[in-house]
Amino acid sequence: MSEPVGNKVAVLGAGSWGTAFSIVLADAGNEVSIWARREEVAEAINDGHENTDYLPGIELPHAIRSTHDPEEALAGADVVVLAVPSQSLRQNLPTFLPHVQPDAVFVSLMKGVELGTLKRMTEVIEEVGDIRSDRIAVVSGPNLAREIARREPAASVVACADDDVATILQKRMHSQAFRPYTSIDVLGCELGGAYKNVVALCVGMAVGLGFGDNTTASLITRGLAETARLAMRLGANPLTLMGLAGLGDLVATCSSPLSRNRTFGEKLGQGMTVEEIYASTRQVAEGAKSCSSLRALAAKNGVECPIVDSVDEVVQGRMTTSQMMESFIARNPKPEIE
Ligand SMILES: NC(=O)c1ccc[n+]([C@@H]2O[C@H](COP(=O)([O-])OP(=O)(O)OC[C@H]3O[C@@H](n4cnc5c(N)ncnc54)[C@H](O)[C@@H]3O)[C@@H](O)[C@H]2O)c1
Ligand SMILES: O=P(O)(O)OC[C@H](O)CO
Repeated sequence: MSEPVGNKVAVLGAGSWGTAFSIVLADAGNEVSIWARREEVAEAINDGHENTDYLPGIELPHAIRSTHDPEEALAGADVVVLAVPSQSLRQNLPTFLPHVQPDAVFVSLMKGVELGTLKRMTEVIEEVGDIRSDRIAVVSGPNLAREIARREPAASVVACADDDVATILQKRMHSQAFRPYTSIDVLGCELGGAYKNVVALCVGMAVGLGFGDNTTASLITRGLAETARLAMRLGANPLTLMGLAGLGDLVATCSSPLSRNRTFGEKLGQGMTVEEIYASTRQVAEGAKSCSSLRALAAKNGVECPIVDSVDEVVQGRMTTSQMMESFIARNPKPEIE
């Protein structure tokens, strides 16, 4: 990526994070065009400067415009930010790709692993778009959308195989409240982001069952060990997992009532079924799908992942949340560090 000639960013997906991240981009001096799947969301953003469905009560900067037309959103944009649910990325890309500028750089905000293919989101973009990996970045960190939209200070990681591209993107998204660090460990950042959602589901289940801080801290810590085990087997830098896209995001998501994944788990712990929870919200809890893909990825690579295995069993309705907690304690004793 050469130094940008324009300053337009297209954000594809007008959910909570696509909209909150648009505020960061606008504050950092970019002109932002958000593609919204539903026309009424685009109209609310243009007419009232508010995403009434996903970020009610937050006034959006006037540098943010929205459209239902992908061609209009992408026209003139040298940075293309993808913020749709992970499992819908593959089906959405063919609608977007014909309108992307030839030299544009892609940024994935998504935190999931595709069911079936077991691919990370940057891998799906690379494959479907036939795009070189050094033009695809990921942004991941402890970034709960509503807090970012309120401009509460937070840090994150922008990772790309090409360090120069990561540095250019870092400048494009560094605002008064948002501090991005660069990295070349795309794999570590993406796995950290996808895995913490499953751990947050598990922590939520424990909270829903009425357990306290010893339980949640134990799950967070063993969840991090599990994440690092799989990520390192696949080639990630272990220090990435100790950083913002690993531990940082894990702590934020597992601790916050704003987290959709933790809330989903909490409802399971309180006795709701998966179907009842899906019917009660429009927002995505990525971990409820990625528990299956991460489980398969771990099995394929011979990595032991009891938390992901058990969360998947609960989500599939083959184990209760109480049985899951009992099974963790009953596992064969072993050293903490192997
Ligand atoms: N919300 C956060 O705090 C946050 C922070 C960091 C990363 N993320 C990640 O960002 C991604 C997007 O999450 P979000 O929080 O914006 O989700 P969301 O549930 O708030 O919004 C999802 C958006 O995608 C649209 N959508 C739903 N199904 C679709 C489909 N089949 N095709 C196209 N669009 C569809 C919805 O209309 C909505 O605009 C997820 O991978 C999530 O893990 C979210
Ligand atoms: O609301 P969640 O659980 O999707 O988590 C949001 C972000 O990923 C936190 O960094």
